[in-house]
Amino acid sequence: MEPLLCTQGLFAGYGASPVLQGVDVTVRAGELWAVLGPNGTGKSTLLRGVLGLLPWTRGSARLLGRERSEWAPRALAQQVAWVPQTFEPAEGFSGLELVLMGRSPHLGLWGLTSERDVALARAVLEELDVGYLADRPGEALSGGERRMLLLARGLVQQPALLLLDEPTAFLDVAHQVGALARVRARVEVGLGAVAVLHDVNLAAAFATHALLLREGRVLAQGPVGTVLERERLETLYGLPMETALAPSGVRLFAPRAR
Ligand SMILES: Nc1ncnc2c1ncn2[C@@H]1O[C@H](COP(=O)(O)OP(=O)(O)OP(=O)(O)O)[C@@H](O)[C@H]1O
Repeated sequence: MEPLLCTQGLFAGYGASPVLQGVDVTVRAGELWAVLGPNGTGKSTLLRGVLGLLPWTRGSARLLGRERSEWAPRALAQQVAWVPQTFEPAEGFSGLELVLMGRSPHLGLWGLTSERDVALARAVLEELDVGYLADRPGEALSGGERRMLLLARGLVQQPALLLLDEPTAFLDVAHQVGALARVRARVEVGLGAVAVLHDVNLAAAFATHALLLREGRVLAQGPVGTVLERERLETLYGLPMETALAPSGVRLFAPRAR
């Protein structure tokens, strides 16, 4: 089967010099990739470059077998969902309406949502344990609540590939785990996903693969069990780390207190 995402020699940036400096990565159905790396290293730029949202990109970014530039926006949005860090203005919309925006690429000529769309949006909100946000005005949402609605919007889009930019930021630990568990459950049944994360332990627990980005270049990539390794993380973040094996078999990482 064609990969959902395949970049080759991807350079991307905003100004004179590129942020991404030749990234090669291939994401397939049934894989959840964690993108890890220091602040400003190009993690969000990678997602935005793949989607063609930057002033410039060079190299190849193929989505579901077709070069990004060959996709019409609506057709692409039926296959690929992007969960950014913030909503465009949420004000003036209810939580349910914000989530229903994810159905836009699938709606007919008049852009009207059906009962099925509404039922789907409510079901995703319930699944994420935030059903109570359906009637909440956009201007009355906390940072974490906005994040949960952004994720819900991405899930109701029912994409083949889900790109998540720091989906767990602002979430309490229960919602962090809940959000990634819901994404992983979909990955188990064929979704492909890429999630920018800052929490190595969440990556170890939920991702199938990891891409370590440092200064716009790939430091390492592959299955989490082999890529997430103490010395490599020390190089990635430039600080000493400790590691231990939890009784569950998951490897845990923590920065060493100096
Ligand atoms: N709109 C922009 N215009 C110019 N430079 C930008 C823009 N957005 C990001 N950058 C720069 O590009 C570099 C990479 O940014 P990016 O947001 O991809 O980093 P990141 O790895 O996602 O960081 P963080 O972990 O802090 O979110 C940074 O140096 C940043 O300052």
